Amino acid sequence: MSLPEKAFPVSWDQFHRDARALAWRLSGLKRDFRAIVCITRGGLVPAAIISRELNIRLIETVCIASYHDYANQGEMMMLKGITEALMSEDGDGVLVVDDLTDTGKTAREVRNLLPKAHFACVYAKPQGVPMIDTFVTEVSQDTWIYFPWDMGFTYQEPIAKGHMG
Ligand SMILES: O=P(O)(O)OC[C@H]1O[C@H](OP(=O)(O)OP(=O)(O)O)[C@H](O)[C@@H]1O
Ligand code: HPA
Ligand SMILES: [Mg+2]
Repeated sequence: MSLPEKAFPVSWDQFHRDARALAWRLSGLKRDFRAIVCITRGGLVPAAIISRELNIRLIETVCIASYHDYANQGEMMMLKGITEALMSEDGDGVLVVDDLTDTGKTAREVRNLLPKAHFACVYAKPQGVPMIDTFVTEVSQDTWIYFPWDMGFTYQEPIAKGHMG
């Protein structure tokens, strides 16, 4: 996979606002979700914000990793699945939360387990959009999203010097 051309850095403040915007959208559905299933690790942060906003107290994880180094997707590894109780009724009434969908492969893997669940993520790239029911912001496929938990403060070259982003 070639490296993404554009950078979309997200601060903690912006992520909190965008995750809260996702919660507003979900509240507009007027549904009583019986549980959140968050796709670790990236889904942990929006799941915490959404569970607070929508007062959903039952939180389960599905542990999947596929990007083993920066921007390169490798083999999909499911380290932990979902309890039988939540897989009942094909996951109807379950809210699945992740930070983003990129190729859509992670969401597809979880949809195979919970076909009737509602899938939500904060950010989406076009290839992943068909796998997601509700999201907030779409960025182009050639953009890499930099999350605040992966970042530190560093010097930035001026844009005029050709630095990306
Ligand atoms: O739509 P896809 O192309 O499948 O990519 C999206 C997934 O990739 C990232 O997770 P990652 O596998 O890097 O693990 P992490 O959440 O532990 O960082 C991200 O958090 C999504 O879960
Ligand atoms: O754009 C991204 N940013 C961070 N993690 C990711 N995992 C897949 N795509 C991305
Ligand atoms: Mg993830």
